[in-house]
Amino acid sequence: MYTDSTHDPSESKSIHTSSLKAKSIQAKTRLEHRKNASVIKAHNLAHAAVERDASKPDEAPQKIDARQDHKVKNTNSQKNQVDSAVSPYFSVQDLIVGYDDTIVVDGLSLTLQQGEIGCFLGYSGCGKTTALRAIAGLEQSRGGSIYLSNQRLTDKRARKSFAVAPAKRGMGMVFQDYALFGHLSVAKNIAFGLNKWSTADKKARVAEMLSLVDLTEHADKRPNELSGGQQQRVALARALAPKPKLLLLDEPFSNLDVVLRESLAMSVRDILKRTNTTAILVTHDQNEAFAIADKVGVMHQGKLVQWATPSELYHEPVSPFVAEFVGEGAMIDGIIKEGHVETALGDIYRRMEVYDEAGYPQYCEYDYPNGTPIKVLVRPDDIIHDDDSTQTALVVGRVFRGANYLYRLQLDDGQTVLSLVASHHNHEIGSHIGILPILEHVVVFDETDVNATTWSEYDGVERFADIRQD
Ligand SMILES: Nc1ncnc2c1ncn2[C@@H]1O[C@H](COP(=O)(O)OP(=O)(O)OP(=O)(O)O)[C@@H](O)[C@H]1O
Repeated sequence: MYTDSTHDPSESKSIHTSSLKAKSIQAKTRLEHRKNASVIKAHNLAHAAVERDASKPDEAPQKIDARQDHKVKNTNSQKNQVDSAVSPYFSVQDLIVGYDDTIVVDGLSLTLQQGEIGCFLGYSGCGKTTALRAIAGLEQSRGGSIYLSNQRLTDKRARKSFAVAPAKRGMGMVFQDYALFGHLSVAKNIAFGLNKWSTADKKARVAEMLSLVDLTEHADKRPNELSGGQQQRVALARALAPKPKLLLLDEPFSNLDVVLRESLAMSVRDILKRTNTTAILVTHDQNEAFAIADKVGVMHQGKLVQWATPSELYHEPVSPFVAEFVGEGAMIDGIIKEGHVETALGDIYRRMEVYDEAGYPQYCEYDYPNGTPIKVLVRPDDIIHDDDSTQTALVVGRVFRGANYLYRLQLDDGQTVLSLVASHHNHEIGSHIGILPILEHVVVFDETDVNATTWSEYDGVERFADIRQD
């Protein structure tokens, strides 16, 4: 697979530009393209254990097992000192977690800087919650290491395996079912993890948290007197009150209706950013993931397939699976002809992140032999509606999305693509519209890597029916 941004700039010296078939090309138009009780009790116990530790943020970090030999200790000590300047705030390396004979999380690695929000996104059963619970220490890992704020939390690679207890990890958790104490007021729920704080400090912190989540006037109410969104904000305030080093959120919005989910997602991001909280969210909803997270990890069958910003996931998916899972689009056929890809939308040249003196991008050949079948990922924002274009497509479906229509367009050879068009451009099904494909940043895949069944489903009946709802 090729994508421009994955190109190492250092490669530029080795690019023999004079031999390139594709030349420096100025784009026709430089359009901006990137454009309940026992259940609750169980939850609460885990929650309380995790939170209590966080209420002692100044406690000395858990020491590495003293029985480990001196040499290893010294090495690690020196390493931590050296690494503290450059190592990420939170890192997971090669994490393996399983139940009985089954590996559920397989070699998960990721990093987060302080204040960054990460997210595990994936289909049900792919291992998201298990990964989160292993990070919290609620599931034992079988391999790998976890570091948080220069403290080693678990390391199964060490001579003697090592794991910090959940209550000592300095983490807070927010659950899908809120897990609030029904017999306690909102204020007392928030104060729950602050039992080591002085009365005055606790009072001030609870007031601060109530204000942060905009629930000051509900301080004396019981949870069952609040809406679902308000209860989740109490849960968030309770988790944040002890100043956790890392906040873990497991499907926190899934009990809420769609409208509330979106607004709460935005407000949660705002709260986490204002408090510079490092967090990891688990969700199967990509809109939620994109609304909240700085880094999103797409998980598939226990593996983290790609860990990247939302934009990178959308525009530079590393595999057809990610391309399909994240965002809408279509895969169209192409064929390699002398270094470029010929498609029904036009020829695609492999663009490098290298520019000539005049600032024009440089292009080179794709590494496939002539005649290689290729699949090209075309996103709705790659097809611009342009009344002046000589290239046209047949409108075969559309769906109104307020500001935009999502049009389904059939090309001359029968293949279909999607296009996002401002909704004042109201074109009937059956009409032809001018299109301007912007193919500068498209991602191409070797056809053999693309699961045709998956893509035909993705671009097929279900979505087509959606689009036909006018
Ligand atoms: N306690 C357990 N014992 C045995 N197997 C488990 C246990 N918990 C989860 N699993 C299995 O591990 C796999 C991953 O589960 P996990 O809950 O991590 O997935 P998930 O991606 O969070 O799914 P969902 O989105 O549905 O919550 C699933 O096949 C699940 O059946």
